[in-house]
Amino acid sequence: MKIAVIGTGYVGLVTGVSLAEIGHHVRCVDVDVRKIEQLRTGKVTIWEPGLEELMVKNMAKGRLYFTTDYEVALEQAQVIYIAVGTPESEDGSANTQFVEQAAKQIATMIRDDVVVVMKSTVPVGTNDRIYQLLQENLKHNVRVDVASNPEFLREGSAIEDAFRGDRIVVGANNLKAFEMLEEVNKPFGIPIFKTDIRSAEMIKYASNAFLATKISFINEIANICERVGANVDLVAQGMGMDKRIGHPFLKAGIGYGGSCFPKDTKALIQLAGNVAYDFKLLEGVVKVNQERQTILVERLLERFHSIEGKQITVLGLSFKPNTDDMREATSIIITESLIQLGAHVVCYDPVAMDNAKGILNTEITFASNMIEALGNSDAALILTEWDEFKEVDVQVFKQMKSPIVFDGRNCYAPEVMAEMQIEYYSIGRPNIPITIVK
Ligand SMILES: NC(=O)c1ccc[n+]([C@@H]2O[C@H](COP(=O)([O-])OP(=O)(O)OC[C@H]3O[C@@H](n4cnc5c(N)ncnc54)[C@H](O)[C@@H]3O)[C@@H](O)[C@H]2O)c1
Ligand SMILES: O=c1ccn([C@@H]2O[C@H](COP(=O)(O)OP(=O)(O)O[C@H]3O[C@H](CO)[C@@H](O)[C@H](O)[C@H]3O)[C@@H](O)[C@H]2O)c(=O)[nH]1
Repeated sequence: MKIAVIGTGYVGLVTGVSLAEIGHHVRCVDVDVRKIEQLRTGKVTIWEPGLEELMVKNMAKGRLYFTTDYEVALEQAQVIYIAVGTPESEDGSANTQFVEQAAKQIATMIRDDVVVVMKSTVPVGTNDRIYQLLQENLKHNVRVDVASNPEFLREGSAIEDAFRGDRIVVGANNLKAFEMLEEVNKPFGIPIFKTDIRSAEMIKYASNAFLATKISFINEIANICERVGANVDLVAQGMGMDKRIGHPFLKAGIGYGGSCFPKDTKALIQLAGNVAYDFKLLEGVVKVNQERQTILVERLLERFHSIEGKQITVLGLSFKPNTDDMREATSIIITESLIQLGAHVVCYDPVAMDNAKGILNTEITFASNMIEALGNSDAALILTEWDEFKEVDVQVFKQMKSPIVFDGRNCYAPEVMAEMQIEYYSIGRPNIPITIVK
């Protein structure tokens, strides 16, 4: 089938590549000229395991093409995916202006019947509005259907998720749209859940809000564990064995970040508010997460009283491992507080440093590896659970000026750290009762 994808960010690029991989002819369009130029050279613009290989393979087979020209992208397309950003507005609601711009472009250019598929995360009711917008701006006498097809990929495992996702949600209001999307998605072999458009839009927000709720819940449990002497990792393990609860998303830490949970939880609260509903539970989830982001700095201050003039190492900058995405990464808030408190901050991340350099405070020093980052530091903070950190011989911390580690992601066993004489503070687990520096 001939498919156009509008937007080549995380979702658009992965969508385009995976649709080409299952045999479709895909043309991707973006307004960002530099991005398209880079993609055309066979280099991906995001760090995502397995993506570049598949992209290059499908470009070589002539099934995947990148352009900044809408006319070229939409020519003869039978299905058009919209995968542009829907960033947070000042009031917390989702900003749908890019989606609307894309819809107007489509309406003025298409010359054949087409199904427009919304991949972007949009508030309930947006697809109905987009349908109206398309009808109002059509220049030719063609039939346009609209379908909601929210995306559930996780950064860092996007390719795996595209080919082995749990479900594909399709919201539509006519048979043609359902049939077209069944045909497009059939080769994935993933169950398709068919529903109405508004329910499909809501499934996306409700799913993200529920996962965020699990995280804030376990983070609250972690706080109590610390006070009663329990171990949150063991608690989560025991809870997760109950299939009704499940293991995923019960990892306590320094809160959720990224381009989705923070913005989508707030957008759902706003959406509820628009229909005079106060979503108290989700407001609590967001509040818990905000408080979470500063706990390592608070613990650092409890331990040192003042960190002025101290050298603090920050390990991990991206909002989660296996991505270079810095959007809403907790590292932004933490490094800024450390600088404000007068510390000298040395950072290291296996892949996100290039992105981080444009975002974090310019007073920060970037080290080229973990050893360099730790040398001469008074304390280390672990913000992202990269394998490189989890698998390291913890002896590496002994070369610090004082081996004191504040682990926001529970990367190490407290017993091992105790054995190595490393002062160790983690999340929701007993602290190691040794004090290296008085
Ligand atoms: N990032 C994720 O993991 C993820 C997962 C599921 C859903 N989503 C949702 O998918 C949507 C896209 O997210 P993303 O992370 O891929 O965003 P992104 O910011 O990485 O990419 C958006 C792209 O759209 C392009 N663009 C903007 N306006 C355009 C226009 N009028 N025409 C053509 N291109 C245009 C931008 O230049 C950019 O390259 C959002 O609604 C997001 O909430 C994201
Ligand atoms: O048990 C957990 C799981 C995650 N996190 C944090 O939560 C954030 C988000 O992680 P994750 O959900 O793995 O990554 P995303 O790429 O943001 O993916 C989420 O957001 C996407 C955009 O909407 C959805 O498509 C995905 O289904 C949804 O998982 C990160 O900061 C993680 O560190 C935790 O603290 N504890």
